[in-house]
Amino acid sequence: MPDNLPIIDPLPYLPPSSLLQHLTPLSSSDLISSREATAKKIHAACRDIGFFYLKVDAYLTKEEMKEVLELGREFFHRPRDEKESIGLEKSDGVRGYQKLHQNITKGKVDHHEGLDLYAPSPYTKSTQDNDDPKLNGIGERKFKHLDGPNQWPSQPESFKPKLEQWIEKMKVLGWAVMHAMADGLGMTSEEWDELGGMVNDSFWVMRVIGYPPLPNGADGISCGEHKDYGCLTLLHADPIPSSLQVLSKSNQWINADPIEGCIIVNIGEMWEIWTGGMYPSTLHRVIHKSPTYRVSIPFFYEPNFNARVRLLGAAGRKAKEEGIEVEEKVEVVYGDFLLGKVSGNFKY
Ligand SMILES: O=C(O)CCC(=O)C(=O)O
Ligand SMILES: [Fe+2]
Repeated sequence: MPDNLPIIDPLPYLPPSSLLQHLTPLSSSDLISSREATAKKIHAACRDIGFFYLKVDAYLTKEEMKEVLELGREFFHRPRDEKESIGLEKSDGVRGYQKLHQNITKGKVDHHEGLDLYAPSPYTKSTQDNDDPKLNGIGERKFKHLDGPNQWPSQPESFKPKLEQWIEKMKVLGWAVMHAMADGLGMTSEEWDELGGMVNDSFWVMRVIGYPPLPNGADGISCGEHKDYGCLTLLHADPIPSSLQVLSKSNQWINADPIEGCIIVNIGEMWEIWTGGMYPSTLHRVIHKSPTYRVSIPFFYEPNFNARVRLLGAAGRKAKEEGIEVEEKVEVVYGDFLLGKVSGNFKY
């Protein structure tokens, strides 16, 4: 694995109307060749590393990128009671605020606080944000996992509208990256329709995470090593070096430091199944030692809740073409897989 992660420009896959500046539309042959270049680069990055930078400066302004992180920081600096009034256990056990040390990775507590927001309930789509919770007798919790309302902070006031805008933008970006990946695998348009049909109602998750510096003497991990569960993670984080680290194929932890005008993308376990392991879901972790408070906002662009994920024909063909051995893994329904994961994540 190279020491630096590639930078990929998704521009030819983004809807022209979503771009900051009106660009002269490309002729269809230029569009095809620029898509080919992006798709080729994305295939190599997914195959070799599983992590890359996505250049987003034609799509997101510097101000909006800064603003969402600042809103996160303001929220984490609100009084503790206010934050705890929207604790996870007040909803479905997964949506809401989690205090320091409430998150667990592989059985170990993490050193961060966070706010988790999900796509609307997959069971009762009508669930409104900040509904009056109705009791249904699941212990302390009011809803079964994933069936509750999101709990948005009331302060800062612009938190909800700005982060909702962010979610919409990340969904467009997620779709564009999926399309480029489909082309990178050499999919026919029917195959892309099928793959697109598995993510077009993405059961997305957005986490706003706050990392206080690690205290002296802590065993040194802010977020333990893990693979992400789903499809694509679109990570936006404070520009603090040496915090996010990625495990290379040669077993070295390398820094994935933020680059201005870019977000960091990594692939989750569903892509490992779709490609029989040709696209690895890479282990990563956070060790945040610098004295500032670090904020990160991973947006998880996930498959639809009911998507049945199994080896894609195009991935099998591509692997054969490149002499890569793939292993057909057991089919999973994304929502079931996710439920299995979230149940062990928190300590109430
Ligand atoms: O905060 C970060 O940089 C990464 C967080 C992360 O890996 C995750 O939430 O899955
Ligand atoms: Fe992660």
